[in-house]
Amino acid sequence: MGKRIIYIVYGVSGCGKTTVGKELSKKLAIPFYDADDFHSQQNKQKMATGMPLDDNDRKPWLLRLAQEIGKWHISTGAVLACSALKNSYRDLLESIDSKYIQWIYLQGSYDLIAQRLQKRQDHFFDATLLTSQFETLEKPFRGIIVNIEDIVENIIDNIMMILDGTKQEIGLIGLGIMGKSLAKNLISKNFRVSVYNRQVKGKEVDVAQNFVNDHPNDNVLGFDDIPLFVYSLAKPRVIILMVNAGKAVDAVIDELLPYLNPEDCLIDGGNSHFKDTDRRISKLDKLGINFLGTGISGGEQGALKGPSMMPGGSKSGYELAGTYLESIAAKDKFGNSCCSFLGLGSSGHFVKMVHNGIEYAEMQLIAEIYHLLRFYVGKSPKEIATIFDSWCKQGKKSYLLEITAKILRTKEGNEYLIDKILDKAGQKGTGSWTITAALEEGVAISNIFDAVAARSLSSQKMQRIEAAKAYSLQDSNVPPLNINLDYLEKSFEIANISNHHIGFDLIQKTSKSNNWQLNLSEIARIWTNGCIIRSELMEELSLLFGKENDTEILMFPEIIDKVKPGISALANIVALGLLAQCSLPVLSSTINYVLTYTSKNTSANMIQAQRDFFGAHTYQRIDRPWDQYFHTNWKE
Ligand SMILES: NC(=O)C1=CN([C@@H]2O[C@H](COP(=O)(O)OP(=O)(O)OC[C@H]3O[C@@H](n4cnc5c(N)ncnc54)[C@H](OP(=O)(O)O)[C@@H]3O)[C@@H](O)[C@H]2O)C=CC1
Ligand SMILES: O=C(CO)[C@H](O)[C@H](O)COP(=O)(O)O
Repeated sequence: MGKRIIYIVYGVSGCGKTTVGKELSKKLAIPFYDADDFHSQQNKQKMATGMPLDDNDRKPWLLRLAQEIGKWHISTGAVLACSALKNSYRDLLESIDSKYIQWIYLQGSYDLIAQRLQKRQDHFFDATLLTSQFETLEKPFRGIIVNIEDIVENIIDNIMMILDGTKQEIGLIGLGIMGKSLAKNLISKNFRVSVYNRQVKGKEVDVAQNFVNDHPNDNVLGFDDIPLFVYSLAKPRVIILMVNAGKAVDAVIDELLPYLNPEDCLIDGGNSHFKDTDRRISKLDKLGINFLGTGISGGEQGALKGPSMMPGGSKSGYELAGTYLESIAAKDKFGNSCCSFLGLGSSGHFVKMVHNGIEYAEMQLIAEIYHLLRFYVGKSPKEIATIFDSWCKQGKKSYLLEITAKILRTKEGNEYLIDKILDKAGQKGTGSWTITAALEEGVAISNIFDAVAARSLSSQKMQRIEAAKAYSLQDSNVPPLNINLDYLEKSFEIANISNHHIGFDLIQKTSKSNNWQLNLSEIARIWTNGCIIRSELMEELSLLFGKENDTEILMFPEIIDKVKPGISALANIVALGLLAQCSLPVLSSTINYVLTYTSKNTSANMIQAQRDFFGAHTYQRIDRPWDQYFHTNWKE
């Protein structure tokens, strides 16, 4: 069961605690209690005779109220009207975590209250006690202070307005790996945060409350109840969804909708498919609710210390929520946030999807180079780690290369941990979505395709064991390869450049098709820190795109200078590796891509001839204008 807020309306007798408290409880849809109803009979009689209560009379009464507050806190929440004139009384009432108590002091002058008391009928309190009440009243007042000179309706409006200002600034749903880290990150930036996690009986119980218990000194409230979670947030509300992509996102949105208002802003921070994001935007747009499809990269640690964030969708939503996102994101080397509004529609999630496509290909590239060095060249994991570290020092630093070196040095006892890990790679879909999107856009996505295919083939472990037996290629007596490590380093560099070239090409072309007007330099910049594909290359790309947004990466003169001298080195490595029966999906894909991309004349004339032969699809001619099409009556 989650914990609820207790609103204590306090002040001297006659200030309007009961009236205001009752109205407030109606507004908040929670029960109202009058502290006077919890007095013992003895106390009531004493007051009725005009005798003031002393602290001995009050203590058991306050302790009883404290007990009730504890119960209301874990059930319905409550509004309590109670004089609570002294700080010691207030301390006694704070029997629960003080961040769950909202004190509301009703402030009025002696004359005003005396006037009101004189008009009162059938109340056991004697107006002559007012003086003693004012003498007892202690400062400092806790919580919010509200002037009572106005009519009750306006007092309530005023309280609601102030409460909104003191409510939590941002909500987060889903305290899984990413959600927990993002919530901690928000708290560390001193934002007032509400967190929600569903209860799954016997499995996921009190997740939000446990999170709050782990942060006793922070301004965070925990909920397992959607209406109360939403209610805890200041309007217009900003809510981050960190739940699994797919049905869970729709389910959470549907649960939230009855409690949201126009102008509220939902941020989907998961790896949602961009087409789902488009669908959600159009659904929420009709209700005036802002939606930001926001790619977040950096894994658990990134989310905690500063991820790269790729928001897209509602511009007015970003105006509301951007401050929070920019504050928790990583910083680039100039101290600027690695988060900026990318564009309309699903552009944020699209860019994150391509980020992951690039991530897949870079991971596969590094993995296959490791595999070549380890099993075909004969290097130890430690030696390979040293090679990767040296590449990092020579301008090819990337997060994935750095962590691979660390992985290679990790031992379990005397043995390398990498040797214990089964060679079956998982995937959640963003790689294959990138391929589909590229094919729909007509972008040659070969290296990312081969990286995804490598994961798919890897998952067929039993089949591969059978096939290895049938073909026994790796059993043949091949001596260790003598490869040139400088060539290998160059091959890594070219494959990485080509990988980014293809990814950014896909972003650029899709941006044009959707009129997103994406700024490639800014995308590269927010990828320079916090995300999984951060690298020195990314820094360079941000600068290059800054000069020219429309140029393809392989056509920047600075990139040509790097790639051109290394093409034969890449061909050499791929040829040697393949001859030694080592599969090199991304490296081979790269050499084919680069050779085709840089060929003035390709074999495609034959494809056109074949198409025209069997299907009269027509072809263009090199000796005629290219807007003319021809057909030949080929002879079978
Ligand atoms: N892990 C990573 O490195 C990264 C993940 N992402 C993306 O972030 C999103 C979250 O990932 P991650 O934190 O790893 O996932 P987890 O599985 O660790 O957490 C998922 C969260 O969603 C909640 N949830 C699931 N289904 C529902 C539902 N129907 N209603 C309400 N809540 C639900 C879970 O609640 P419960 O605890 O009750 O199950 C849990 O709090 C995914 O889209 C993922 O692809 C993005 C970048 C990096
Ligand atoms: O988005 C990410 C990093 O940027 C996640 O780590 C992603 O979920 C990894 O994808 P997969 O499980 O398919 O390898």
